[in-house]
Amino acid sequence: MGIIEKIKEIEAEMARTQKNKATEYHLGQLKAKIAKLRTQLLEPPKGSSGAGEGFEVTKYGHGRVALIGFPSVGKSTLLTLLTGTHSEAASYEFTTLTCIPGIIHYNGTKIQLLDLPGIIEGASEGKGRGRQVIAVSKSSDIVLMVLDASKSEGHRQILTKELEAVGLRLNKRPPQIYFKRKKTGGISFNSTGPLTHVDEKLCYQILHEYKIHNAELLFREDATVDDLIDVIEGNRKYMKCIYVYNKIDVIGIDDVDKLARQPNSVVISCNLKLNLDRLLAKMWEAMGLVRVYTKPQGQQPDFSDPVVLSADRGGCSVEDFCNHIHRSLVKEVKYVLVWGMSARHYPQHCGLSHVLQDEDVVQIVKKKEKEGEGKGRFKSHSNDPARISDRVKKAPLKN
Ligand SMILES: Nc1nc2c(ncn2[C@@H]2O[C@H](COP(=O)(O)OP(=O)(O)OP(=O)(O)O)[C@@H](O)[C@H]2O)c(=O)[nH]1
Ligand SMILES: [K+]
Ligand SMILES: [Mg+2]
Repeated sequence: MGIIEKIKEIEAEMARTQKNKATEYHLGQLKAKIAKLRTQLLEPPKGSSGAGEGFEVTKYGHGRVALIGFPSVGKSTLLTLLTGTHSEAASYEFTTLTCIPGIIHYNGTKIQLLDLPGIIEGASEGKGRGRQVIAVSKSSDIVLMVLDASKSEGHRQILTKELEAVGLRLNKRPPQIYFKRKKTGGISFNSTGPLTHVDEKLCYQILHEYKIHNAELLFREDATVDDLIDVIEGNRKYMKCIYVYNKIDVIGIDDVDKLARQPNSVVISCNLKLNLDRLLAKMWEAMGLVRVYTKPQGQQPDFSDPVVLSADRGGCSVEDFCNHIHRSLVKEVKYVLVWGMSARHYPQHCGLSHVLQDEDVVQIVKKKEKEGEGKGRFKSHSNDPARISDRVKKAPLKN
């Protein structure tokens, strides 16, 4: 029996099983069995890259956004509108057969937008080009789930299920469960508060299913079995997703209003070029990019060419900023001067651990430059980087 058949069989068994206290342990075990099979399903066949032919697109720019959706919802029309790169659009399904990249220029940054073939129910099990499409979406920073506003709301649930089946978690944060495998000592089970979804026995059974007999497990929130399985599997990808309802030109204003009020949603019309600005603004916000302008000593900052950082990819500290410019720069830095949202006063002296915010201006003061630059400008105690970072840590945060 193939993996997919095995999954189907267990799903059928779960559907047959009544949900109650007595079956809780058994259902938990079945969930873990499915999770293990799905992970097997994700392992690329030996000798392949996993992404699939025609889908390998080189990463470009400061971030990557994937367009995911059913066929003919308007993904290609949207790519063409936002990037100027032409992607064939037509009224028949599966017009797009490969991955087509375009670039959005926004707020001085470049964001790679990927048009993809439509996916359908069963995509996670390989229907259509589902596996390749999902592999590409996993490689992106956020997902735009494009939906046809005139079609069933069920499409959003179906797609979410397909993406969840391959380990993507949309608009969720990782469960607050500490889990560490050990060599010996059995299983230590703890929680910081009451647990209403799982108990010790259930967790033991799940761990047993994974043949884990020595581990430390600490629940820091009232998590579920699914959360525990996610933590044990350890291969989940937590991503922001914006639900983009296209074709609002063909539905009534009341329905538009309802869709627009849902969380993480934007309503647009490609045909009428309606609300595309709002979509871009939402996308920008979800990406959480941090632009940092470098200011050479005695000169104006270079506003045309920011260093672009991201908390999700690499971090936003002064150290990350330095590493972006040059790998060996960190060793030469004495401290930096910061202007902008992250600074309490202008300029603020900051150490490597200081976290920068969007549109901050940074001037690097190198160790060997200290004589010329610092002379007479700062009181002697302010010049000591250890003391500076100490004061930053202790200081109360101001708006
Ligand atoms: N009414 C209306 N039609 C639209 C809108 N945007 C796109 N369409 C039409 O929807 C059809 C499908 O558009 P595509 O861009 O090819 O859709 P797709 O999602 O890329 O489709 P596949 O590549 O086949 O998955 C085309 O006939 C478009 O003209 C819109 O805002 N309103
Ligand atoms: K189409
Ligand atoms: Mg298309």
